[in-house]
Amino acid sequence: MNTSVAPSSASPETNTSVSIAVIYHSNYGHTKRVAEAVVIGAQQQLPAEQVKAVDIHDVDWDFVDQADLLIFGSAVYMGSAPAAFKTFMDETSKRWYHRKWEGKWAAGFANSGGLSGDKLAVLQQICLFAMQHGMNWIGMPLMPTGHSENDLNRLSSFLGLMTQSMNAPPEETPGQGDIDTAIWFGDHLAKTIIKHQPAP
Ligand SMILES: Cc1cc2nc3c(=O)[nH]c(=O)nc-3n(C[C@H](O)[C@H](O)[C@H](O)COP(=O)(O)O)c2cc1C
Repeated sequence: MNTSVAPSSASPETNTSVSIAVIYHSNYGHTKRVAEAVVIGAQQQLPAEQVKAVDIHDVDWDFVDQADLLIFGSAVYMGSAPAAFKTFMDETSKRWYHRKWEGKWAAGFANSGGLSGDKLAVLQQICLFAMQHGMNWIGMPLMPTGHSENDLNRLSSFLGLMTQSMNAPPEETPGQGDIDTAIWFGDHLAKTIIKHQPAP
């Protein structure tokens, strides 16, 4: 099964300086693949250099601090974000105290092995983190097209993006429907912040 993420042929025509950081945690590569799909979706609306995937183990803080939208993604470990993701959250404490991210846009995604797998708990954890920072949350408005592997939003998640991976390499799983949903989500988030950017 080939579920590789194909680059979009669409070239962004929007003349805007807004930028997006997709900050993810992934030990085994599945959540990373979802993050890359979200980036591809956002790059359908914005020049490539304005959208970056950021590994939480190697954070480009300058890029993150200037970005208009922070999209946080994590795997699920025993019903919550892994300790490394929580370490990243704690590392933002000075930014939280000084309200450095207040007014930025935020969104989230969670990947795990179970169909539910308690991904909602991680999305809620990420959303609450963004609310603590005073950010503005953007959800996932896409109605499910169905519940098979190739459907969009097949897990019926609305707080953010949910994807599910099997015990197989990240090139094979999550399946095509989840990857297409991640591309859709990135595209939607970019369109949303472009639409709502302040007048010059
Ligand atoms: C310690 C541990 C705990 C996990 N807990 C859950 C869980 O609560 N729910 C679930 O659906 N999957 C759980 N999983 C499966 C991971 O979420 C899944 O393997 C995911 O794809 C890992 O993402 P990554 O490949 O980006 O690291 C767990 C995996 C590990 C190693």
